[in-house]
Amino acid sequence: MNNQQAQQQIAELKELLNQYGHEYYVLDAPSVPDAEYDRKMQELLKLEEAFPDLVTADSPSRRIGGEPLEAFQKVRHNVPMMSLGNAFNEQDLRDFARRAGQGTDDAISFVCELKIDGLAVSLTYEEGKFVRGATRGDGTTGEDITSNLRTVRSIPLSIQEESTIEVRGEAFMPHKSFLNLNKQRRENDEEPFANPRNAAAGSLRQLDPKIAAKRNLDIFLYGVGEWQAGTLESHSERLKYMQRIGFKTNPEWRRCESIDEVIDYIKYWEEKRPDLDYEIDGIVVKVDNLRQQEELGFTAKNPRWAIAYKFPAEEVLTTLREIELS
Ligand SMILES: NC(=O)c1c(N)nc(OC2CCCC2)nc1O[C@@H]1CCC[C@@H]1O
Repeated sequence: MNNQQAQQQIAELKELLNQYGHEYYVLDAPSVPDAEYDRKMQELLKLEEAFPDLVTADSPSRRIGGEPLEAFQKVRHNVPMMSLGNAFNEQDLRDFARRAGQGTDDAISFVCELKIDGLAVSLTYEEGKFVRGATRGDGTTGEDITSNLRTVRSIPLSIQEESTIEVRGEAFMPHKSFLNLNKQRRENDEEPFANPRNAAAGSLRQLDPKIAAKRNLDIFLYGVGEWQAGTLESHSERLKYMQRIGFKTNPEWRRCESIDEVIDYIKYWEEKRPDLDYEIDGIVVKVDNLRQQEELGFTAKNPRWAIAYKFPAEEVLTTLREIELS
């Protein structure tokens, strides 16, 4: 086979394997058995070995992780990654909604999202390719962990959006992966991780991406940073757009027309939280309309248009602990 034919074959295999990966890791709806995926991956690995100059950064074969880094580079967030103010009870939520409605006669709608308890990260795409991933850090300066984030199977290495965009989300470790990892660490006399959040943060701050690649990390995207794509009216539209171009968004987000609906949503998930196979520590409530968000702006460190309702202490963790020790 000559270079030209190899290039054609590699391009077809990349396309196919990225599609299979999207179905399995993002949509949770594989269209082929794992054996078919593995067979195609072996074909790609063999071709890339025979034609190394045809390997590209967005090849699905790169998911196993590249060479270890000496250190993490610093990354400056041109759009700061804010933190959230907290609400602990119904009155706090009603106060938040009242403040949000103060400056306008328009009705305020909200979007509620599960507050994923992981590591906040930013992903930048240029001309449809994943080019940089960073931790939140102090909100202005984070660490470049691109090589580790490339190994997170639910992070697309390429998307159907040509303009430069930056999306933000929470990388996390599902409960199953957390329990298995701690079982392995105990068997190897290593210190187990205290909780899935520490396990996710610890995995993504490894200098060797091959370690991160084995940690079965996942991600839900929930916001944007730099955004040169078309303007959208609302946060809910933006979540739908992000999903359409290939990002994994949490399926449980809901648009709520009133704070009463928000409170119902929170009560529902306070109850249903143990059924989730990942850790959440609350519910994030956001004003849906982007113009209203703009008008509300920020305090020194938090947006006035969003708040985190925190669940009471971690009874779920004790359950995890019980499972571990059982
Ligand atoms: N952890 C989450 O699931 C989550 C979310 N679903 N939505 C937001 O929106 C915020 C981000 C800045 C302004 C609104 N933040 C989240 O987590 C934040 C990131 C940094 C501190 C909190 O963990």
